[in-house]
Amino acid sequence: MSRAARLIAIGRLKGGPEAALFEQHNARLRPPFAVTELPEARGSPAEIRRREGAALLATLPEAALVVALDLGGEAPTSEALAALAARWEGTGKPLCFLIGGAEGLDPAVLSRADHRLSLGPLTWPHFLVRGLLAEQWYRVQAIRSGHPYHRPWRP
Ligand SMILES: C[S@@+](CC[C@H](N)C(=O)[O-])C[C@H]1O[C@@H](n2cnc3c(N)ncnc32)[C@H](O)[C@@H]1O
Repeated sequence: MSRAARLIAIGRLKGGPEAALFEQHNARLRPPFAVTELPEARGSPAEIRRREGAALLATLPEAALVVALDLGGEAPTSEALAALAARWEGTGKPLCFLIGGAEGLDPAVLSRADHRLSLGPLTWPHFLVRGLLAEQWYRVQAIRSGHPYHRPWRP
């Protein structure tokens, strides 16, 4: 994986265990995620989603391959995610992961997404999702390079 994937997320992660979890895994990525944080919006839940959604879409580079982290998306195995990663990389487009805020992602963002990625049916706090995604992306890199970090054995 040559070019850094971008992680564009709502909210400023100022420290604490969620930041430490993300940093621990992001530092192991080759290359690490290039992170862009966008401020949380104000208003009604629908206004928040719309404003944050507009900001997320405005931050995307041209021709981005957009992967929205979304509970309603596809929940692949780690091996299947590694295969998707190879496919995404093969497009040559800048890969951008989007993580919503407490109110979730606006429908406009989900419509723009090339892929909706679920980390399972449980709802996770958005700051924790950053660390979960960074760990999973490291696992994907380990699978693709044959590194023993990933132990695929299952009963
Ligand atoms: C607290 S959740 C938002 C909950 C909102 N009710 C929804 O359904 O999207 C904040 C963000 O974290 C991410 N997220 C939370 N749980 C997730 C999961 N299981 N899979 C993928 N992304 C998740 C999504 O990007 C979501 O927009």
